Amino acid sequence: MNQDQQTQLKKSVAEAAARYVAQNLKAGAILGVGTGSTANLFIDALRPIKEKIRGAVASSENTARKLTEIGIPLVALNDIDSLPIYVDGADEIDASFAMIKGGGGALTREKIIADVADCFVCIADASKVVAVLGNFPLPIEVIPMATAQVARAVVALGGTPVLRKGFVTDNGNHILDVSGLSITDPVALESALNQIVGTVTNGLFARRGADVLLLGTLNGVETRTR
Ligand SMILES: O=C(CO)[C@H](O)[C@H](O)COP(=O)(O)O
Repeated sequence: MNQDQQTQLKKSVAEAAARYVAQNLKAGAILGVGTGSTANLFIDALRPIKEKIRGAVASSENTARKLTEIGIPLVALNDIDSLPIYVDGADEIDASFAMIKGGGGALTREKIIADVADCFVCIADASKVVAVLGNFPLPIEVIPMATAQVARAVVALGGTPVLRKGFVTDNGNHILDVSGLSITDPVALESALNQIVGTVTNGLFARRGADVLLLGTLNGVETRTR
C-alpha cells in the first residue's frame, strides 16, 4: 500500500467513525476524541454532525485545538462520570484488539480516557493490523529525571530504548521508543512495564484494548467487534 492509498483508507475509516458516532452516541452525550492523523480526519468528518455532540474530551492539546476550531466544546474528564464512546487510532492492533499507541506522544491521556470510556472504537488502516505486536517501537512516557534509569530497566527486559529527541509530552515528560520487543503476551508486558519506577505510561493498550475496530481496507471499511 502506498502513502496516498493509506491516507485514503484513513479518511474512509474516519468517515465511518463519524457515522458510527451519529448512530450510537445519544443526543447531548459527550464524546472522547483521540490524537493523530486518523483522529484528525475523524474530527474533520464530525463537522456535519457537530450539533449532535454536546462536547468532547480531548486526548491532547492538538486535538483540543482542532475540536475548538470546528466548534465542538471541550469538556474536562474530571467533570463527567462516564464516557460512552472514545474514538482513536493505533500504531498496531492484533487479533485480540490489543494495541500499541503513542506514536503521536499522547499515550497517557489516551490511556486515561480509554479507561473511562464504555466503548473504545479503534480507527485504523489495514497496515496497522499485525499478528504479533512490537514491530512498531513501543512508546513509554517517562518522568524526565528517570529517563536513564527507565532505559536501563527496559534493556533488562530485552528492549532497545531510544529517546524521542526534541519532544516533550503535553504532560512535560520524555518519550522512550522501544524497539526489539516481540510482544507475545501484551497484558503481561504492559503490567511489567507499569512496575518500572519513573514510568508514567506505556503504549501497550492490552488490559484495556479496543472494543470495536473500524478497519480501512482496499475493499472498504470492515467493522470488527471483540
Ligand atoms: O496513539 C496515537 C497518538 O499518540 C495515534 O493514535 C497513533 O500514533 C496512530 O496515529 P496515526 O493515526 O497518525 O497513524
